[in-house]
Amino acid sequence: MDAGVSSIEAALAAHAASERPPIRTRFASEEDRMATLRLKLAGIRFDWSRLDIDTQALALLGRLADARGLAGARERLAAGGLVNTSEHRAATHMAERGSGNAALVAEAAAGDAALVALATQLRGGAMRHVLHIGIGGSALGPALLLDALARDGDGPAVEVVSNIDGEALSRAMARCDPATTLIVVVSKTFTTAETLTNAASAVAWLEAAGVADARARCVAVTAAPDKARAWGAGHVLGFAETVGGRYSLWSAVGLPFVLRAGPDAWAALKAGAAMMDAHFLGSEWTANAPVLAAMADVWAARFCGQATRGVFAYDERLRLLPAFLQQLEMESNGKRVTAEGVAVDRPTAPVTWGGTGTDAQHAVFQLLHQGTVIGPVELLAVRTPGHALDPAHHRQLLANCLAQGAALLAGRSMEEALALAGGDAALAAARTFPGNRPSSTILLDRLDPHTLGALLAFYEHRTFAAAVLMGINPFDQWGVELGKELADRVMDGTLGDLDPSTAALFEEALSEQAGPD
Ligand SMILES: O=P(O)(O)OC[C@H]1O[C@](O)(CO)[C@@H](O)[C@@H]1O
Repeated sequence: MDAGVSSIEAALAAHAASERPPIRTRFASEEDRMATLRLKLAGIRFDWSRLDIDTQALALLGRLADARGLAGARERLAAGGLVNTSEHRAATHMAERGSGNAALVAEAAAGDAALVALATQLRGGAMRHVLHIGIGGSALGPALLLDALARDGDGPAVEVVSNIDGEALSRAMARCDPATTLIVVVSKTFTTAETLTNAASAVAWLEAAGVADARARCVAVTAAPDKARAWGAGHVLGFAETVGGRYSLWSAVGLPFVLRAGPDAWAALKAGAAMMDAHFLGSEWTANAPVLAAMADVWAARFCGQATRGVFAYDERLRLLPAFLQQLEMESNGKRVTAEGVAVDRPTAPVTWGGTGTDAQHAVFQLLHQGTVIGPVELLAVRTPGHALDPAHHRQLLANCLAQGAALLAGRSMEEALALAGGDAALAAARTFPGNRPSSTILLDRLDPHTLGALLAFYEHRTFAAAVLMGINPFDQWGVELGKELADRVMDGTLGDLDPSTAALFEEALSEQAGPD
């Protein structure tokens, strides 16, 4: 490792281990804290001031960004240079929304024109339902877009099916009429077992309902068009091999969203993302939202040893965001070797988890306030509601969002708890809150395609910047391979020297003799 990097990392580790004043007191002791740790852009307010980060850590992280070559990495990403070293390729999701390398942008725009033309034609046709079949990045992004922005769309209703469990497809098919259902098979590789199995069953369902040449009714979205054609898809929309699965919602993978919400919403989504791209590419570290967030993430996980990151959306429309972020962050940065293949000597990505507020307050927030696992909590809210019910709903929702961050920070002292507990020391101990627990807040002016596009691009760049700060490659995912290989072996019963537990479970669950006792 570069000597500069290791000495900066050592300084960060020493600072993290030092006695640091409580977060709350830093509002007074750090004159510029509010100005430094709050930003507003693209209709989004970011507030990192309640995080356990200070000016000294930020200065060191800025030096780390320089020593790790973040500026060059950022340029390489935008230019379509080599950023995915283990797979020897670029990562061109930014081109899909018109940012970066002009030749790549032109190529992506041609693909987008084909997508919009097909979507426009289909929106005017007879199909009333869409079965979107895909998994991982071929499902999570589109599902989030549809749920957040297009529940009342004027196009066909979309069911997103990902799980190999036939229960998922059966339930979705039960909500569709085969006579008016379009199947969209989304798979970058067009080899994913879950997707191909689900697609075959969906085709069989159309055939059973009397649809002649059912595959001709299917649209395939893929970076492997030859495979999709060989499968028999009636329409094939392609996208570049260099668009990673979890970064692919901007490509033709977004088709079902365009079908449901229309081309204008799609264009606005991309414009919002492009605005965030320009901000990421053009801003100094100290005013760069994705970079500041990445610095805070790396500080918490890598130097303060905080192994979790909670994300709570105080908006029902964003309920699928934590699942989307789990893939984006953990599949990208859950790595144990550097981009050069050397074992890392400090933690990489924390466990991303989360849910919706206020539900989560009544389920998991106990641990956040009084448990022994401490990690940053990100609270998201939208200033304007998406419903027309009594404004009291939204006021309570926002108040809860703000109050949780305040409670995590303030805590409740033993003295206060003793007074509340009438002097009962044991009860007072149970009612004491240590406080000083870190949280950040992201407040959207409104939830529309433009703002969500900017927010999702923010998360992508944040993940990328964190990877660069840690010296890892965020664009591969070799960790998913072994399980897939072994699943094939277990399917075939060729267990070989697998462990005795697997062998016993195979006999009980999958062998010919297996069945209810
Ligand atoms: O789009 P595909 O090729 O079917 O892959 C689906 C998902 O599977 C993964 O490769 C992991 O198994 C993800 O990275 C990807 O988003």
